[in-house]
Amino acid sequence: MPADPAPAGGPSFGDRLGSTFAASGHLCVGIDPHPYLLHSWGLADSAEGLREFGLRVVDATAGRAGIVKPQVAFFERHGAAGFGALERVLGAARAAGLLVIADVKRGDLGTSVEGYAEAWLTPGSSLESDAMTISAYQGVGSLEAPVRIATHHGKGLFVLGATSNPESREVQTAVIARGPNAGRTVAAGIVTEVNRLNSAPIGSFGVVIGATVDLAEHGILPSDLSATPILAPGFGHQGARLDDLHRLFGAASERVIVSSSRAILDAGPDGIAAEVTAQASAVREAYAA
Ligand SMILES: O=c1ccn([C@@H]2O[C@H](COP(=O)(O)O)[C@@H](O)[C@H]2O)c(=O)[nH]1
Repeated sequence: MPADPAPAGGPSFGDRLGSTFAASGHLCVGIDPHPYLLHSWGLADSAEGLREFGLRVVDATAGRAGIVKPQVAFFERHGAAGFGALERVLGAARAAGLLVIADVKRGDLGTSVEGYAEAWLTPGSSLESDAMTISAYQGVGSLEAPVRIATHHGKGLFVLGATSNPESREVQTAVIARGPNAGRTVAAGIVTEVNRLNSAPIGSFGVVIGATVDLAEHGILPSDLSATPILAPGFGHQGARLDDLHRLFGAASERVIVSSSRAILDAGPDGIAAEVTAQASAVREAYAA
């Protein structure tokens, strides 16, 4: 599955991500409007509440960090009205110059997953984002259309590799029986195939590897991640610590997106801007160490 590294008339997602790292650091603020957070922020659990919550997180992030990751599930709870709220949040985030990763975790066979990629990655779509999370459970080859669409539009994908939730281990450390990655774990097989799509220093096709994950336990080698951006949720609420960044990811730390949601959002509407500033600076210190 070759990936054309040169999108029509603009920088690739990998280039834009590299520029964001340089200008604004590696922190990604999750936009996860859990019902308990809407309540504690004094907002209704409604489409209006979601919109207000998302717009406030965008305001608090702009100028303090460079990346946001809306969790689509919480918007989807409210059906079409929730998607309307999400559209407003996505538009505001992109207008504010933030890189937007839609955490939507889609996946299907080729022709169907193509529709998902068109929805989230086509310029002018109401759901347009800079990148989306996607699942390769139907094979990395099933992602050919999303790879083509992302490349064409200068967008990115983050393929689930080794996720942060402990119950994923059984499936993701299972050993592949056949094909070029026979004998490797499912996670390592996915990660190595995604890495093949990328070229140094940083490609447009990322993987999701939780910051709670032991790469060795998953059989993932440093060479499997030589040019791949890594979306790493699990910092903060799920227990991963910034102090462990380099131990966890080694040389690949340079391409890690440090993602945190509840640990920032718990600061509430009056405290979130200060919390984003504090977290962004803690992430910068971790990189300087
Ligand atoms: O492996 C994964 C993949 C995605 N997530 C998502 O990231 C955030 C984490 O939220 P926290 O509040 O910082 O724990 C959430 O949207 C998850 O669905 C993940 O945690 N792990």
